[in-house]
Amino acid sequence: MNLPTSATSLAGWQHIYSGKVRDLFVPENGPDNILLVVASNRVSAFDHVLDPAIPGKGALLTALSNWWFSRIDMPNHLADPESAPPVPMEVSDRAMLSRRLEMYPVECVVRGALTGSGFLEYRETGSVCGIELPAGLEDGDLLETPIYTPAHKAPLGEHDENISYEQSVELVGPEVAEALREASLKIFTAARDLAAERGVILADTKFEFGRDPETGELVLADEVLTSDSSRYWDASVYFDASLSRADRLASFDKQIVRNWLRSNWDQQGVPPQLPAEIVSQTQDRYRELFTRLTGKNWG
Ligand SMILES: Nc1ncnc(-c2cnn(Cc3cccc(F)c3)c2)c1Cl
Repeated sequence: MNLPTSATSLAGWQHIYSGKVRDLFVPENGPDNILLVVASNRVSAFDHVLDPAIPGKGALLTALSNWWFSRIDMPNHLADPESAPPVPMEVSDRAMLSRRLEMYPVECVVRGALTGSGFLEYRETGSVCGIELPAGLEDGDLLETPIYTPAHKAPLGEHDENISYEQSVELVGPEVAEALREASLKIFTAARDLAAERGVILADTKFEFGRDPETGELVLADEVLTSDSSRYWDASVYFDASLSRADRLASFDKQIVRNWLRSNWDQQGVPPQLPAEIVSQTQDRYRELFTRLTGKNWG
């Protein structure tokens, strides 16, 4: 993926990896146990990175991750700024200074609602990742209890592959597999309940964990409970029976972009540029989600 040079050059840091909307850097001159996760302002929808970027998105998602990290009672990968080179000003509000972990190759997905790849698998097999579900569920239905549906990380740009819990045991061993499931379900349930108090449905999320080589402990890593790693719905929209199913399952942050693309793009080739009004409305949605969840005003 050719990123604009500005996205991958940072004084004192070496770019090592690009995701669709985030980049990873390591200190140019050590220490080698530090990693910088920089969230871009890019938005991905329909498996395309859209143009233009949404100003402030990276900062809002980084602030949301940091807020959740502060409320989750579990070791996390955030590093002490004293232990690392300074974070360059141009990315400081959208960069996460992290301790480098030995990442587990399991995408720890928890679902409180059945949708996306989980619903597709359910429609084919009546189960998700080997977990049998009641018959007759529709896309977007809330589940009695959240389910842990791990996935195996796919190459960049591909969709992760859903795996069974037993397959996760083969990947990381029984003790770690059990610890990943327990931690994922516990964090999800607490986050879902907090979001619900704010009128927001946390439909599902994807956690990533690693092992801290210095302490051996299980550490919550990467971004956490952002609207890129999770599906958030507005509860008042979700429970509005007058709306179509598609409108009820509108993604809190990306639906404005998706609706505009559906009316202005035939989904062939590269999507058209987003108009300024769509960019502005999307900025508002990111701010609104942050404020609704954290109770803090943005800026
Ligand atoms: N603390 C850590 N230690 C070691 N590795 C990672 C790590 C590796 N990959 N990812 C996800 C990712 C993919 C693409 C771009 C990104 F910025 C981030 C996170 C972390 Cl967070």
